[in-house]
Amino acid sequence: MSTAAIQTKQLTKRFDADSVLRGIDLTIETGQIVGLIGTNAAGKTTLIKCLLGLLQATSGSCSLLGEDSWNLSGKTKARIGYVSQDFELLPWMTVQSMCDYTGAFYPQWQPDRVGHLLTEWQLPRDKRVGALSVGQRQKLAVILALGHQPELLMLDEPVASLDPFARRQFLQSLVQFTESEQNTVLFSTHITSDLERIASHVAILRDGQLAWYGPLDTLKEGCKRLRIYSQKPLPTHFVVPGAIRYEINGQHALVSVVHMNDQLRDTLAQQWQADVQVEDLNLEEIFLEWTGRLDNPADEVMA
Ligand SMILES: Nc1ncnc2c1ncn2[C@@H]1O[C@H](COP(=O)(O)OP(=O)(O)OP(=O)(O)O)[C@@H](O)[C@H]1O
Repeated sequence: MSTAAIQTKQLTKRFDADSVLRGIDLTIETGQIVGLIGTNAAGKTTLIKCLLGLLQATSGSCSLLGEDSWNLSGKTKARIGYVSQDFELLPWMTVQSMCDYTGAFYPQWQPDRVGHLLTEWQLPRDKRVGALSVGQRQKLAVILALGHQPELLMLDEPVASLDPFARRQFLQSLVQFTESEQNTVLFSTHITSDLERIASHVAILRDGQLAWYGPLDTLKEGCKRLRIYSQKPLPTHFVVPGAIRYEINGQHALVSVVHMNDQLRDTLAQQWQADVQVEDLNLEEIFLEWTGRLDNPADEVMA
């Protein structure tokens, strides 16, 4: 039987009158690597903080590893690793003493693994944390989150300051982390190429709602852009099932859809006496289609 590592039901979070999360239903099974994407202020950090019990949901529920997020026990917290966007480290400590200090809180701390990562990621052990570069501090925060062998890693834009080489190393460490099928990762990022490299699943947040959640492969196989060349003028608005963006201009239209299939292409070709060309999209393009201008509002679409 599969177990949900993360679950939300109708999760809603408001800050005063501002509805940031609006009824999110999300179930992430153990063993998945989930990339969370969305435009700035879409609610990614708020979602992660509600999941960790750092913010209280306004309504609905959320749980991690089977426990209610707002009442996580110490035992469950010890099974979670977290790197926040504004992680705080102790600047006067050296890298090594920061690791030792953090490790003292966890009986299952792995000094050898931490030491190995410090070497691999070229972090100078004797340097004071306050003297590290932003990218070096980010690396250290990730190592500290991995050191106690968590089962669930929650990372809020963990690679924002890493150079391409360090990002590769970091992604590799996430892949190694999930070699054990008991481990799960949720990470938010704006770097869709990273996500494409390692994520098993993608969650797209748009305006505080879950616009998509499902396997990355399903998203890429189903999400296509249709280029429609009609023999007659097209109406300024028409509805295509599963469309996420329309651009209609005279006899020509671009329509991006989530669940492409031959039947849809044939129907459109017949309906508009049109030549319909199907274009593949990479994840960045899918993201832009999804979060870009909508001439026609699309329904939420789930895998
Ligand atoms: N403590 C707070 N009080 C009031 N509003 C808040 C608070 N925290 C977040 N918000 C608002 O919630 C919205 C979502 O913010 P959040 O940080 O979750 O977005 P995000 O998707 O992580 O954005 P980014 O990609 O820019 O990091 C924003 O409009 C933000 O101003």
